[in-house]
Order: sequence, then structure tokens, then C-alpha cells
Amino acid sequence: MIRLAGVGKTYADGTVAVQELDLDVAKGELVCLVGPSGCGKSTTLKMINRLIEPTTGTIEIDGRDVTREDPVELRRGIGYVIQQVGLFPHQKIETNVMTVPLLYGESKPTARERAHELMDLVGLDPSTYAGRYPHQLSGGQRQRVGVARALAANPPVLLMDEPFGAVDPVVRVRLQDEFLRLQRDLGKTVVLVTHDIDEAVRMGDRVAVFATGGRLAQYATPMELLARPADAFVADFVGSTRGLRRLAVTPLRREHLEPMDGVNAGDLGTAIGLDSSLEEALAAMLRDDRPMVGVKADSGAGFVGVLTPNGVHQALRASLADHPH
Ligand SMILES: Nc1ncnc2c1ncn2[C@@H]1O[C@H](COP(=O)(O)OP(=O)(O)OP(=O)(O)O)[C@@H](O)[C@H]1O
Repeated sequence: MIRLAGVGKTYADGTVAVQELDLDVAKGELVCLVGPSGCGKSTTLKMINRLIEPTTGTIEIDGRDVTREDPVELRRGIGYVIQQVGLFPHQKIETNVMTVPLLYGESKPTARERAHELMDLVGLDPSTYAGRYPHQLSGGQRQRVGVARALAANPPVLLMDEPFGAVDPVVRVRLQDEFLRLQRDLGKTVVLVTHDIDEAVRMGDRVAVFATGGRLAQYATPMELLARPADAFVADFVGSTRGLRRLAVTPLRREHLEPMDGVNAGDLGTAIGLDSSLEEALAAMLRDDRPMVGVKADSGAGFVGVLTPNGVHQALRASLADHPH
């Protein structure tokens, strides 16, 4: 869907922001670009929608060279979400979101209807928020408006630059979850820039780790990245606690459960679902202060087994085996 080949950017003052970058993003995939400050993440993103022109290489979207597209046309097919949402301060939220449909020649009533739909989609009740002004919203709510506006033209591609950067950590996680849920239905092709490795491994189908000087150090699934960092730079960047992070991206597996034989269901704490991560499983054991947690296929059903810390260990090891060198 998006293909960067040999892409480089050297700014006029000689700063090499990105060098020889090859990166492909499949249709419907969410890719996170992560790395320390100044490593060329935003520059890369802005080259995709031609806010910045590359010095070398080619960028294709759906097989079409973006440098040959009219930039205005190009950007219609690409939603762009930035940290400073860039809402018009003197216009109501509704009007802010309506801007894009109006731009496409929709009538006012249709544009308004579409704006309300989009507000609903991002969890802002139009009956409460349509008439408010940007300063009357929280940072998280403003961010949602930014996402709604970026989705207004129903673009197949979304570029997001630190979209959840301006909010506190709790709201941040909530926005991440909301966006992931939305993305499950929308299936956009998304490139998301973040400096936060936790955000990258939570959100990304694949994660591109950039090193200073715009070098792509590793491009892999979150699990691979955490289990097998490509070099010392990536290992350092994902941190010495990467084993803990792996818990969050490793699903529990039926084969690592132990049978219920001899376990009294009444002795178990709150059950977890078969679709839980190992992190959720361990969290449940710690919360309920039990040495095991009961697992159910769905909340109404009976137990399929119990997971113990030993099972967690087995599951982690098995996930490593899935990702050989
Ligand atoms: N217009 C410009 N002229 C010269 N150098 C620039 C320009 N814009 C960015 N740079 C430099 O290019 C490098 C990459 O910048 P970029 O904004 O892409 O990094 P980033 O990884 O997104 O950083 P951050 O996480 O801090 O936003 C930096 O060294 C930056 O100082």
C-alpha cells in the first residue's frame, strides 16, 4: 500500500534527517515509527503526504509515485492527525469537523450529519459537544476531534504524528484503546509516529525503530522486536524491562493452561478470557492474590483451565520459539 524505497532527506543546512529508508506498509496495517528525538520520524511522515519533499528515493501509495501526484489531491486521500490538533478556536466543534465535507462540496445539512456521525464514532456525543468551542474541551476530547476531522474524507491512509502526546498517561491509554477499537472496524492503513516504545508495541502491527541520523534500526512485529532486538541500539531503546513488555504483547494459549482437576472454582479469583494477554493474566493473579487464574472461553461459559506462573513462563518461551533468528 505504502512503499518507501531508498528515501533520504537532507535539509538545506546539510542535516541528514533520513537516510536510505526502505519501508513498506501493507493495506490495513498500523505501523508505528518510534525512536529518540530528532531521528527523522516526523520528516518521514511528512514526506508521505508531501509536506516535505524527499531528496532521494521514491514513495508510492497503491503503486502510484506520490511525487507525481498533485499535492492537494494526494492529501485528500490521506488523513493527517497531529499533536497540536489545529482546530479553529472561534468555531464550534461541529463546524470544525464539517470543514472537510464542505470542502468536498457536500451541502451544509449533509456535512453536519456527517460531522455528527464522526463525533459519535470517536466517542463525543454530538448533543453535548457539537455546540462547544475547542477551549471548552479537555485535551483528550480535542484529540478525538482531531481524529474525527482526519476521518471526515474517509481516506484510506491515516498519518498520525504523536496523536496522543498532549494528554496525561491515563487518558493516553484510553485514547489508544479507543483508536485500536475504531481501527478494527475501519481497517485504515496507518503510520503513527511516537517516541514512546510502550505506545508503539501496544498499537503497532509492526514497529519501525529509528536510530539517530534517520537510520532504520529494525522493522518487526512488537513481539519480535522485544524478543530479538536487532542490535545494541534497539536493545537499549526497548529497555532492560522488555521482558515485562513482552507480557503485554503475548496472548495466552490454551496449551499452557492446566486442567481444572482438583481445583475448586470457588478458590479462584475473577476469571479472565482466553483472549487475554499474559500481562492481564499476571495482573489478575496479583490483584486477587492467588497463585493461578481461571480462564474462560467467554464470560458465560465454564472454565477451560487455569493458568499458573509456570504456564506464563512456558507461553513466553513458546512465543520466542515462534520468532527464530
Ligand atoms: N526544516 C529543517 N531544517 C533543518 N533541519 C531540520 C528541519 N526539520 C527538521 N530538521 C532536523 O532533522 C532531524 C529529524 O527531525 P524530525 O523532526 O524528523 O525528527 P523526529 O524524529 O520527528 O523528532 P521528535 O521526536 O523530536 O519530533 C533533526 O535533527 C531536526 O533538527
